[in-house]
Amino acid sequence: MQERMVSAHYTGEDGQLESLRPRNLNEYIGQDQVKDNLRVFITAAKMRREALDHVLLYGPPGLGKTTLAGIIAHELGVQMHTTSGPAIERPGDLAAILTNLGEGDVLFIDEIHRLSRVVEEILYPAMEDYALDFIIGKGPSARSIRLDLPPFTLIGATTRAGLLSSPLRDRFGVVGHLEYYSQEDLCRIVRRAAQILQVPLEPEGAEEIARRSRGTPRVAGRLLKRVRDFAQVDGHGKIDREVAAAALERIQVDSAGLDALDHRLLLTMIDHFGGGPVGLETLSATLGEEPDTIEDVYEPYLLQIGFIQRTPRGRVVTERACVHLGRCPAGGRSGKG
Ligand SMILES: Nc1ncnc2c1ncn2[C@@H]1O[C@H](COP(=O)(O)OP(=O)(O)OP(=O)(O)O)[C@@H](O)[C@H]1O
Ligand SMILES: [Mg+2]
Repeated sequence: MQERMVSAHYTGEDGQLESLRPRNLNEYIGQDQVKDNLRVFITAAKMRREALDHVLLYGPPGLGKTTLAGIIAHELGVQMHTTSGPAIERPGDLAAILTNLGEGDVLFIDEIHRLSRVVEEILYPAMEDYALDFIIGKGPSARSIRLDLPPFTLIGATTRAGLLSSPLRDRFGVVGHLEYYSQEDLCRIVRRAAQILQVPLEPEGAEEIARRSRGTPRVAGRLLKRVRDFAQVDGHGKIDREVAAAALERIQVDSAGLDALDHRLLLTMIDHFGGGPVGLETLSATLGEEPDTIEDVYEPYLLQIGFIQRTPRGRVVTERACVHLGRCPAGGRSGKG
């Protein structure tokens, strides 16, 4: 798969956006419901001088799960230890991390759906009783010993909550579902980022960037940086609507935030499959992309903005997408939109 300007996934270049990460709940824009609940739970935990209950954050890539985990630790005034599901290979790895935690600390496990079963089993007593259970010896002389851990908060992040085993999911007391951001919130995010980067930005310029950011702060930050380049080289340094629109056309991000790959997917469905329904496997073979890539990378945003729908018989392109692209399936639509 080629690198996409509008990819919600982290790329190396995004490292430079680190300075844009909000540090506390007040700086974190949007996601009001999750934020308001967390504010209460954090305050209550601090009043009781207890560790905050374990938190599961889930939602599409680039919406601010890692950022929010950092903010929770910051608001609690504790240390955050970061790892990820695939990085913890053996139970011993996790035991080492857990025994290093300080009282009340946050352990952040990214991509928690990718923990192996054996590692997960270490986690259950750790989450429930703040304890590690070891089996020593083998056969009839084997015995189990228990090691106490300091109270801590596990924050798990995942883009695929459905892949979490139910015993693991049940052990999270707080579950925060992050949603795609509204145009209004994205505008605020773009304006805040421009301020930090010290880029002159007009309100209409911010709107234009926000509209094409696929509801995703990571994309918004990245588009802002590219538009800034065009504004500096071609324009007068200031980002207004014209400069933003022209720059985004140049990097092939259209008015709905779709790039060339989205166009290819939608046009293939329209031109080759009469708008659908078309099965995932067929689509995958035609486009030469893995089914997983189509499901995880292309589809979520297209579903979100109502450009495609999933039906039991496969995917269909909607009327709305046809209007946007100015293209309809020849001979009428075989699917409903
Ligand atoms: N609510 C927000 N307000 C302002 N900026 C935000 C917000 N949420 C995220 N960002 C910005 O978006 C970028 C991506 O956020 P983050 O890395 O936390 O996403 P993520 O959900 O952890 O993604 P992934 O699933 O890829 O791990 C960060 O650079 C951050 O500055
Ligand atoms: Mg993350």
